[in-house]
Amino acid sequence: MSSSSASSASQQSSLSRALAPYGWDDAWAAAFAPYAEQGLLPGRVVRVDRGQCDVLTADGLLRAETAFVTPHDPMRVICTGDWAAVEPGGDPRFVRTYLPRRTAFVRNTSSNRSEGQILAANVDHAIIAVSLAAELDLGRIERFLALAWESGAQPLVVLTKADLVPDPVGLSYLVQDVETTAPGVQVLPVSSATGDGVEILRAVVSGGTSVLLGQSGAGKSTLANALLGADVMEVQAIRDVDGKGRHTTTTRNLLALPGGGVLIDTPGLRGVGLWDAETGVGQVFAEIEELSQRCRFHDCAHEAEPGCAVLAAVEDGSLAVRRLESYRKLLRENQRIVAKTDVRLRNELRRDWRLKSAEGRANYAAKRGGGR
Ligand SMILES: Nc1nc2c(ncn2[C@@H]2O[C@H](COP(=O)(O)OP(=O)(O)OP(=O)(O)O)[C@@H](O)[C@H]2O)c(=O)[nH]1
Ligand SMILES: [Zn+2]
Repeated sequence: MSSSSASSASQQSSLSRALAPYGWDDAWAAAFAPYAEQGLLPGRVVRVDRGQCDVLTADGLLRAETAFVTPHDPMRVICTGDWAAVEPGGDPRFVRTYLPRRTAFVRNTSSNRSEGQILAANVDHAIIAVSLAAELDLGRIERFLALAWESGAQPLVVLTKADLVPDPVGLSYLVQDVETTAPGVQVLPVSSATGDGVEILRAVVSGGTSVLLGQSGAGKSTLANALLGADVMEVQAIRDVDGKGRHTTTTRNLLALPGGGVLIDTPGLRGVGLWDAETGVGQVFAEIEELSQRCRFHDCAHEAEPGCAVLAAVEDGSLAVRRLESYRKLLRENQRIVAKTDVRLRNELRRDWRLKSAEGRANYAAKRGGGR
């Protein structure tokens, strides 16, 4: 009895040693206990393809079928970063289930959250890479922040290519601008070229799982390689496992960092820059955006403003009301997502709402012929 509990204790500790670099901790172990009793192996999902996934277990990398963990609800489909319970053997072997997620990155493919697409699970830090090579787009940073906060991860803004802003005063202003846009978020200038700031970032990400978000060209790959201490990203992608030139690439979307911590980099997250709802809305409703250039007020909401070119177009029949309504709906939806998380914008909206209701009261009073 004592020998079996001793052996299970030593099993536990060797399991922890093997999986700790991938984020395994006491809480995961506790959550996994009932599955361990069933003889299932814990492992972290490093990649998911159609019908199968690669799971990193104490026994190494295993390939397993995902039929049991791909329900109709796309939000509940197993994804990179999940802690899976894998069958110890079998051909094929199956993932039986995965542990409840602490956080989840989701792409909102529509207003309906259940239609979202799950991109990564159990992420602690969302690193938003913003290049200093171009002018700061605070609106874009806000949208990435919204996405990050919504996931449950702690966002962190990394201003990349800091070497391109050699003037320290200028740099501190840029940092301040972003800090004002991102309350509660650390803003860190970093240069992968000179290594400035990389150590600070390494320390931040050493305690948990991180993802890199940001526009194409923001410097994510370069930063990932700086953190990994090698061109692992490239190396991973081109490695030919069986040496037979069959291009059996084994890209892991989840990697342990040498300084501690885990980095998740999936193609889906890469493309999350497309989650640029406002720009997207603008593109989809290009004709309305064009009309709005001719509104009397540059911040015209096309609700009841005098000199509104959009309402005029509806009036003369050249713009369908339906089109305007759906444009409004999408803009509101986008605002709601951002406002949920962005204190500054939330306050602005609130102020706006107060003004509107004050206006409404004034109009009402005027109609009734009242003086106030
Ligand atoms: N000056 C300077 N250039 C950098 C730095 N980091 C990255 N770059 C350059 O910026 C360009 C884009 O870098 P990537 O790392 O490929 O950007 P990415 O965000 O991974 O881009 P995608 O893969 O398209 O998402 C490359 O030409 C890099 O050499 C930096 O610290 N300083
Ligand atoms: Zn207007």
